[in-house]
Amino acid sequence: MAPKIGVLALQGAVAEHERALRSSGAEVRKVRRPAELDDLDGLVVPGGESTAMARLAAPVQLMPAIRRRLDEGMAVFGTCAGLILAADTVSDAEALVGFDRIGGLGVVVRRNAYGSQLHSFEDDLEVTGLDSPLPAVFIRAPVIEDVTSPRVEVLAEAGGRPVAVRQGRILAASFHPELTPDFRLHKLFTELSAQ
Ligand SMILES: NC(=O)CC[C@H](N)C(=O)O
Repeated sequence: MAPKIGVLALQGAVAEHERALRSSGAEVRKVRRPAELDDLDGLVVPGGESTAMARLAAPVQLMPAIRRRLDEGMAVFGTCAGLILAADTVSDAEALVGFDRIGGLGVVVRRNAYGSQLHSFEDDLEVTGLDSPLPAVFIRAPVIEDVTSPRVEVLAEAGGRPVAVRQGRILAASFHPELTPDFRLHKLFTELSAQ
């Protein structure tokens, strides 16, 4: 049976993820409230603006609900802003203070840390588990400054920094895998969700 995968649809790149997941064989739905998480095998937390998503999620307590479902075995794929929401620690968290995030991924991230000249850039990444380089688009991407859990596996690096990681049922990338026509990371996540 096709795994059921949600896309957090508060803000950000939602339709592109839906398309990538559908073409990977998943049954896909948008998620805006906790009850919509109930029977999901996986959830994509898209790129966009982490502060806006955390604020929009607060009135219905969606972030703690996602964390509960993660603890129950739902897989989570955080991309860019979604990585910021999944990280255990955000080193420049001022704009997020007072707002729940998901957490659970043992990394330290810094928002917008690739610097103004490198606001947005593209790279071809060697990714563990993929047999040829993956094109990756970085847009005001967070930097993974540190890995704090031995359970975190670094799947890809750019410029000597991790840019794709996995810890158990959490997959995360600092780039936007939905913006290139190569959907192999979505396929990997669809397979992880089905396990
Ligand atoms: N493309 C993105 O998701 C950018 C992330 C954004 N800079 C943030 O802090 O949330």
